[in-house]
Amino acid sequence: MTTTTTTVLDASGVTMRFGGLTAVRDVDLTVNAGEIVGLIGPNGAGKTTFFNCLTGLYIPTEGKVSYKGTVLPPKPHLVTQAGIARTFQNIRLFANMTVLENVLVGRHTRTKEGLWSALLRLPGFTRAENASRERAMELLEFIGLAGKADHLARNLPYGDQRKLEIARALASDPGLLLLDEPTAGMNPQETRVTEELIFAIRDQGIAVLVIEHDMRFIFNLCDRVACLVQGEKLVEGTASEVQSDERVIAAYLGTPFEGAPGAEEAAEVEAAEAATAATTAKTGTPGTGTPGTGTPTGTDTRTEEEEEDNR
Ligand SMILES: Nc1ncnc2c1ncn2[C@@H]1O[C@H](COP(=O)(O)OP(=O)(O)OP(=O)(O)O)[C@@H](O)[C@H]1O
Repeated sequence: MTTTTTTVLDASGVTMRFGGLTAVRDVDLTVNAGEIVGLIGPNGAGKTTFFNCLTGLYIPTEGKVSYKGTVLPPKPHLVTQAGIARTFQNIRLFANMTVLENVLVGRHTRTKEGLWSALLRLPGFTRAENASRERAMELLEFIGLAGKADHLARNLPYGDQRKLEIARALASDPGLLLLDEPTAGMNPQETRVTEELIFAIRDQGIAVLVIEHDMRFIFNLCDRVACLVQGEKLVEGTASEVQSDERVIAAYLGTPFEGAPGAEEAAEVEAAEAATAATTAKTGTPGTGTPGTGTPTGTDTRTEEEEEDNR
């Protein structure tokens, strides 16, 4: 049996420069039908800038972005109309509108009725409005917010606001959904719910490209993962290939270069850990660390910044 792969998104040679800063450099990325693809990388790696290039918010300095074989016009509303929807890193809901109204806003690219039709409430407009409401309620049902359709968005708990953003994005009937840090600020339970939701979205035939810092979430979820570092695609592969790639580990944890502040101490800690491991192997009891290093065995030597990156 032969299986054919349909490429939904094809970004090739995408470069984005801001003055002297190259935020994204010559990045190629494809997303195929039925796939969930992850985009990871340390803070400032260029992930959001790349998303902005895909969705017409930025016009890439170089490169080309195609959706289902057609080059996309660099205008956000035309990209949405073509079939790509997105959410943002920071929640962007209409706080004083209801949950249902927020989803209806996301629906507008799929309604053709014009201003006069709306003002005069012509039959075509009423029909379109009813169909939109029906679709919006279906989406709220799917996302688990139907019972809160008339709540104001600002009164929703944080996890529900994130879900609502996704429902609003889905309202444009996309073929590809781009999610920018969908679990940021979520507790583990909310993160699991989001994971299930993304699987369900994929099962509805929508391809997904997701940026996230939570590695467990990404590696559980994605068929393929690409890692950006300083604007360049460093590695791309399956979850297990990427998570064991030394370059990715180094990009996240950082490798001290010779002579760097703290490099000497790090080497001493490494030696102490190796000595402890050797003692444990011989005697079966852990060692007590190397005297004179001032670093007890097992002390976490990561800086706060590195810990933040890991999260
Ligand atoms: N509009 C802009 N003008 C100038 N520089 C920008 C602009 N947008 C982003 N940058 C710079 O481009 C680089 C990449 O930023 P970007 O936000 O894309 O990274 P990121 O990988 O999404 O980071 P994070 O994980 O922290 O969200 C950073 O150095 C950032 O300061």
